[in-house]
Amino acid sequence: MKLSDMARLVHRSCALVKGNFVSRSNLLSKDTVLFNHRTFLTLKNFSVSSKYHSKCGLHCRRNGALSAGSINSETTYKSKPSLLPVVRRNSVFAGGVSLGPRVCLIKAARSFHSSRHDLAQEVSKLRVNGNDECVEVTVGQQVLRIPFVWLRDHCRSERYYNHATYQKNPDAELLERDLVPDELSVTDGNSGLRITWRDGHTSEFSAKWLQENFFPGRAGGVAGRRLWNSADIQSELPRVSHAEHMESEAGLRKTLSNLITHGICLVDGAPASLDGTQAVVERVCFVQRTIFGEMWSFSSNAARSDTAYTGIALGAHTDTTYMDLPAGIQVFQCLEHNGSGGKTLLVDGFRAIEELRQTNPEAYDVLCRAVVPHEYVEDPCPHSPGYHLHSLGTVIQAHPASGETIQLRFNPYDRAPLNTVAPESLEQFYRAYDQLSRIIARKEGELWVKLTPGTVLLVDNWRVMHGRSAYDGHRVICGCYLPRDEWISKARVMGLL
Ligand SMILES: C[N+](C)(C)CCCC[C@H](N)C(=O)O
Ligand SMILES: O=C(O)CCC(=O)C(=O)O
Repeated sequence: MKLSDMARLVHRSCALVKGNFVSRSNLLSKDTVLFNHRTFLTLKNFSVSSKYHSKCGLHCRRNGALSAGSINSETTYKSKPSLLPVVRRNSVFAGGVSLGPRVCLIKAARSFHSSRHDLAQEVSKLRVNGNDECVEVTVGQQVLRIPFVWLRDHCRSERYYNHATYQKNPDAELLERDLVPDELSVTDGNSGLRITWRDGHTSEFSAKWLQENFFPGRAGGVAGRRLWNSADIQSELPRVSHAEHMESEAGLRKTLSNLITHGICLVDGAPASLDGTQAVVERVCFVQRTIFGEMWSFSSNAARSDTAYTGIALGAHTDTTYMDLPAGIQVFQCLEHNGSGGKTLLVDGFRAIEELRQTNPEAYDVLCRAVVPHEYVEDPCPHSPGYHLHSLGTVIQAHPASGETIQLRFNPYDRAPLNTVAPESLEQFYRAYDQLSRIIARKEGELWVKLTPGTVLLVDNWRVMHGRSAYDGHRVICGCYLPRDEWISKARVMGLL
């Protein structure tokens, strides 16, 4: 069946079914019923002859037999107009229905055919479950079971939300309210949901908004990420010209997209200076001040209490792991080098995490849970008032709802005494850390670049690790950190996340 035929059919289809399940008898007493996954199983158990589909389905009487198929927008349902169900007319058609206890409303979405909206963003079905606690909204392929308390808490009407400031007007009585809707309906050509509550208040939500904001929501950037080994990226490094980056929105967008997709971006043709580097990064956001100041430069002069200020090689790591919120982006430009070595190493930490998750899920879990302290200790000296920073964080941070990787905190140089893992779990922790370290150290993951004056390198310090080979000669690297919240905010404002 074509979508337009399906639309006519669906337009006329609905049913009110009592009880949590559509029982065999009341199912058979209906001419037509739209049903959910559980009902489908019921059907199957009753071995109704039908075209079985594991998703939401349409079920109709057909020459005395029952048939079933998906009403999913992608499905081409093989049926003929003559097989259209005889639709049972009842109050549901009027647009809304009063819900009593243990009454299950199953209402068809209308006008599949007339939609100019993206089908994937339509509320294609609404269903209220038996215990009256949640509404089931199907958006494209996704079924969201949204508790009424959440919907009421997220009501965007003027009463509960200030659209001028984008802030909530908190509802202190939320839990005292009768959180059962009187009426539910689909609005605006299936793109939204309207709830009229028992106290008369009305809330409206667009399907798109529900999809983006209800559990698990979006961790952000995940869809656009491309995990890499060096071979995937070395022939065509993510880059943008200084002129594009500085002068056009499109250029800046490209810089940020590269950071979201690959976790790195080179800006070519920049002035080989601290100020020139600052101008590049300030297109993105303000510089993050840390114990190293705002814009900094370093060489092998042992000015600070860190191996970075030597010519020694450094394995892949992320920076500022000793801060509760590690720096968001690491920026480097090589201003001078008249010696050998000193190549920059880059490793995609999210690719390493993904590899660990797949090959050793137990180790992955351990590193998501075990809190690993990091620290930066520096005695007072002419360059420093003295510092002792100390942080508690996990090596891997995953999104609490979706499980998507959000952050890698990995710096074996800056680990503080491990007093956060119980003695009996130590062996398991060390094994897991070792597994990840070995994946990170694999040659195929290592991207080596020799930075030269005029190229600014931006690295997502929550994802991509950096390091360097040992060097000699005079080498000056300048750069800064950019705060995580602000660069991500810029990407959101530009519509990239
Ligand atoms: C970049 N800059 C040379 C200023 C500081 C380097 C600090 C390196 C330190 N181990 C850390 O992880 O933060
Ligand atoms: O010297 C370099 O190229 C990198 C130094 C480094 O790893 C750091 O500053 O964290």
